[in-house]
Amino acid sequence: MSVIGVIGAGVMGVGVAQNLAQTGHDVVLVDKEEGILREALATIARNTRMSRLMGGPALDSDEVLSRISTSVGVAGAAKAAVVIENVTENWDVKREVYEALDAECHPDTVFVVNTSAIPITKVAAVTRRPGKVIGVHFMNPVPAKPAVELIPGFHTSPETVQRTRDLLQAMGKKAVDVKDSCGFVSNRVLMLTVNEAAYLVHEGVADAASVDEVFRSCFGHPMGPLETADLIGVDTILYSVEVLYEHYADSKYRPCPLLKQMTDAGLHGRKSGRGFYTYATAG
Ligand SMILES: NC(=O)c1ccc[n+]([C@@H]2O[C@H](COP(=O)([O-])OP(=O)(O)OC[C@H]3O[C@@H](n4cnc5c(N)ncnc54)[C@H](O)[C@@H]3O)[C@@H](O)[C@H]2O)c1
Repeated sequence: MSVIGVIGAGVMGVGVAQNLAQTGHDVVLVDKEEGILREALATIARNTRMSRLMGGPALDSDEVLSRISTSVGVAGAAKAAVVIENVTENWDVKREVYEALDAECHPDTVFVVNTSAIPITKVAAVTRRPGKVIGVHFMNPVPAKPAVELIPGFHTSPETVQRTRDLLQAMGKKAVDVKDSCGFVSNRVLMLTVNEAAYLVHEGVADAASVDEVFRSCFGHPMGPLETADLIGVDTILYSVEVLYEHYADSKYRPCPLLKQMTDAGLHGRKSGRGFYTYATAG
């Protein structure tokens, strides 16, 4: 089986790489710095060792890690048959990565876009292979979540859809078919909720714990919106709301200033050790 390129070794790239490796795929994990890749492998080692304890399958950590190689720079993914991209939710960052991938990879390589909100057709347009670009909105944490949104772009070919379905099935994921629209289904709704929950804290209506308590105790949700923000990444929430705001030019997506301040201050949630809540260790 040929190697799968996973670009971006943050919250999502780590989960996608682990999920692929634990389902028997060889992976090359790519980021822009050696230190990030080292930390990513350490996270995967920790998560695979803890898998059983956290309600997942029993995993052989060494075996999973043996299927993952790493590379600084996208040239490391040049031989991949499929690339799953998970870089920062910022159009300039994504555009640069796709232009580089398009130049490095074989014309038959499929590009899977993992984005919270950016339209797939917009990504495909910066490549010379729009038929081979498709969106898969993975959920976090990737190995634990059974389903994804599958989003063909305007030009995505039926063959690309089928190859992606086959890969998702091999990863143990159910695909929910969704049309290409900024934010898709999940984040048209979720980002509004999280942004409005941040406004409640910003305006002093309730503190974060009380906002989340309403959702957990009154609605029976397993997590409140601000716990969810910390899990996703407060910076990623802000960037996603900004993408929605810019795309729809609709004031209902106006980003909460508190999200901006927290992002500037490095309060990015679990991954930085502090967000709406404080965590003993990052990760
Ligand atoms: N966090 C979530 O819950 C979640 C869920 C679904 C989808 N997404 C989407 O997945 C993508 C990644 O999100 P994340 O939460 O993992 O973000 P993150 O900030 O945790 O990680 C992004 C990674 O991309 C890397 N990166 C940036 N520029 C790069 C480049 N030029 N080359 C290689 N690597 C580069 C960064 O160094 C970082 O490690 C985003 O588009 C996000 O919207 C996130």
